[in-house]
Parts: sequence; structure tokens; C-alpha cells
Amino acid sequence: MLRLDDVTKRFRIGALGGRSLTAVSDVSFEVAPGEVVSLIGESGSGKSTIGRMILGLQPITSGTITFDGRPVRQGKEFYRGVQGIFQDPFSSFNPVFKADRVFAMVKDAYFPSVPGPEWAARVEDALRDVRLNPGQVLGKYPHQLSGGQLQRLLIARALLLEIRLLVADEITSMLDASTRIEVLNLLAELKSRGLGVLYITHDLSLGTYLAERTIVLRRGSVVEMGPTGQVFGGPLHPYTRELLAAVPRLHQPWDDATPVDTCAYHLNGGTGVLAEAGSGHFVACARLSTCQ
Ligand SMILES: Nc1ncnc2c1ncn2[C@@H]1O[C@H](COP(=O)(O)OP(=O)(O)OP(=O)(O)O)[C@@H](O)[C@H]1O
Repeated sequence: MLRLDDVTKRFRIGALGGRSLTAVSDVSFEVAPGEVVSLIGESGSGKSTIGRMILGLQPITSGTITFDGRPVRQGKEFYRGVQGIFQDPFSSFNPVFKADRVFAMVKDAYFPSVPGPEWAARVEDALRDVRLNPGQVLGKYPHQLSGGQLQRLLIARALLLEIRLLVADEITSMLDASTRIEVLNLLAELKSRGLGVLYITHDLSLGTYLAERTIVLRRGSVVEMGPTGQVFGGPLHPYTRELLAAVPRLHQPWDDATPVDTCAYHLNGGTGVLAEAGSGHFVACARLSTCQ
């Protein structure tokens, strides 16, 4: 179980780091085993920063993130159970190593005592699980493989490690439509085996495809979260409503985007403390009762 409690991240910015930017503010949520939770929000809303903190790749300014009750951290033991896959699969591979090397490194690090032939069989099984033909991908350099094949290689690697939590950050945005669905189907399969997934995305339609719960992030704060059907079917926060109505704008940074709020209170940055509005459905809007 992944758990974030009041997590805040501030970056030092400016020429001498004299100013600070709050990228993530008091964020709390959980991801249970076998649950897919989607984290959505505009560009710059803090989604990837949250992903990187969960993976121990960026220090937390305040608050706590735990996995199975222990603080997240870097290191072999932690990454045995928790892995991240990112938007650009090419960046996850060393261009001078063939695909086989990725699996050899997993064996050396985590399964040194498994005999070679048994390991080769495990690798082949994992590749077939992600619908890759071992003969067509092993022995090839990353540039000889497609983005979809590389994403699937990363998922095969996760299968071999038997990870329990996957942070999937925009993993389908570089893929064509049919490969996208294949990768999502694979995630659905992994979920049914008990994998927890934090699915970070701009793409609301794909977010709904898998996720039981959806978290809406705005300028680093959670404005709404709950069962996906409730958040998408009956959004309560004005920002969520506008976000759902403005899907084509999601890739724009804040500064370029037309303001997305409908009421003056939210336009001026007003929000509220997250409060339960329905079963498991939370919304941060101090004016909810007056604007509905
Ligand atoms: N290392 C850093 N130093 C300073 N500011 C940063 C750093 N990393 C991220 N930020 C800022 O933190 C904010 C959140 O960035 P983040 O990458 O988490 O957003 P995002 O929602 O993942 O955006 P996108 O969807 O475009 O990837 C942005 O304003 C970004 O400029």
C-alpha cells in the first residue's frame, strides 16, 4: 500500500535559488494493491513531481510517503517492489546496450543464484506475457525497436521483478492508438495480479479506462478525488468541470491557458479544504454549497 500524507514539494528557483515555487502542496492519497488510481491535471500541475517523490528520485520538502508502512527511498530493495515507467521509453534504455542486457542486469542485481537456462525461460515467459516475440526483440538495440515495444520491454522487466507498485507517468502518450490500448490492457492484467498503479496522465479518456479512483490536481493541490465514475460523471469542483470540458487545452502550461474556472472565487485562487461530499468523493471547495 502506497500512502502519501500532507506531501509538499518546494523548489528553489531564480538565479541564486532565492525564490521558491510550491509544486506540490499538502497532497494526501493512497494506492492499494490491485488498484489503479489516475492522477490528472494540466501541464505543470505537479503530477510528475509527485511520481518522482514516490520513486525516491526527488526529496520531499514536508509530509511523508510510505510504501507498506516504510518511507520511500532509493536502493535495490525498494526498487524490487516499486518501479516507474515514463513517457519516453527511449530515455529508459542505454542506447549502446542490446535489450538482453536489460534483463541480464535484473538477474545480476536481484536473482544472481537463478541458473542461466531458468532465467532465460523466465525472460521468455515475461516477454510473451507482454506479447513480444523474444526472437524479435532480444539482440536488438533500443533504436531498432519501436516505442511500443520498448514500453512493453519495461513492463516485462517489471513482471520479472514482480513489483507491487508501478508509477506509470504518461506512458501511453508517445504510442499510437492501437499500441496504447495494448499497453493499457497489459496494465489491466497486471492489476488483476495485485499490482497497484499510479497512472499519471493528461488524457482523461484513457485515465478512466483503468482507474477505480481519480485524483484531480490543480497547481499542486488536490481539488477533487474519488471513484472515477463519480468524479467524471458528477464532478463537483468547478475546476474539474472545466477540465473535463477543456480536454484539448490540457497540454498548455498555466500561463498560456485561458482561465479554467467558472466563478470569481476560483478564478482568484480560492479553494477549500478537502471535504467528503459523498461516499469516498472528496472536493476542495469552500463555496460548494453556494454555487451549486
Ligand atoms: N527541478 C525543478 N526545479 C524547479 N521547478 C521545477 C522542477 N521540476 C518541476 N518544477 C516545476 O514544478 C511544477 C510542477 O512540475 P511537474 O513536472 O510536476 O508538472 P506536471 O503536472 O507533471 O507537468 P507535465 O504534465 O507538463 O509533465 C512546474 O511549475 C515545474 O516548472
